[in-house]
Amino acid sequence: MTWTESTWEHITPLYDKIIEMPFNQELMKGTLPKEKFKFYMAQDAYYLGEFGKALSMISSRMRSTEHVLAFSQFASGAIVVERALHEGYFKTLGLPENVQPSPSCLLYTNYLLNQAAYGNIETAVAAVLPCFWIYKKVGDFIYSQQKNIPNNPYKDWIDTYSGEEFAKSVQLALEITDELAESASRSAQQEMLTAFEMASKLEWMFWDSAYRMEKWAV
Ligand SMILES: Cc1ncc(CO)c(N)n1
Repeated sequence: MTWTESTWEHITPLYDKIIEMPFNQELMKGTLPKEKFKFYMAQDAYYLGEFGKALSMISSRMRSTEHVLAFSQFASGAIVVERALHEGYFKTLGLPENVQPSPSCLLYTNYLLNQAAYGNIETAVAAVLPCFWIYKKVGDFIYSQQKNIPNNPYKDWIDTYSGEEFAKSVQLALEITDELAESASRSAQQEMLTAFEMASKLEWMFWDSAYRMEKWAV
């Protein structure tokens, strides 16, 4: 079994919880209140900018030039998606130019930046993998449930994450992670799993915080 296969088995209960979250269930049905999606979008714009920086940093730390190239393309991809969403949803929803990150958003982006800067390289790669893989799984699942939901206002979001272009990036990220895991020690593989699990929990927290429109307590 590859590292990614055994890791997915490990986090399946958490993935099931993510699918059941009200944010994702209501986005799927098109009933998610606009202001919650708007909050999510603004936080996600901040997230994607920081995620792009983390991917760039990982790119610069890679040993093989193939991996340098892949991660710099992932970094550009994150910024391009941010721009595309900016053009679309930002205009229609009237989102602000400068976003103050929520506590959960800041926790998640800083976790990724910290791993990218100071973690072992294979651990840093495992930490960013849920951003690809969980979104792909959630995007595909929601897309598969769209038959009886015409004119879902969240169609562009669903199309982005269930689409072919994103699928290619996810596939490549999975292959690179398995390649790094293969030459890693047992304890390094365990550290990768811990980072993957942590980032997956932070994905859950990001959706939860968006649904609650999380504020700073002070
Ligand atoms: C919080 C979050 N995680 C992952 C993605 C997809 O890269 C996204 N847009 N937002």
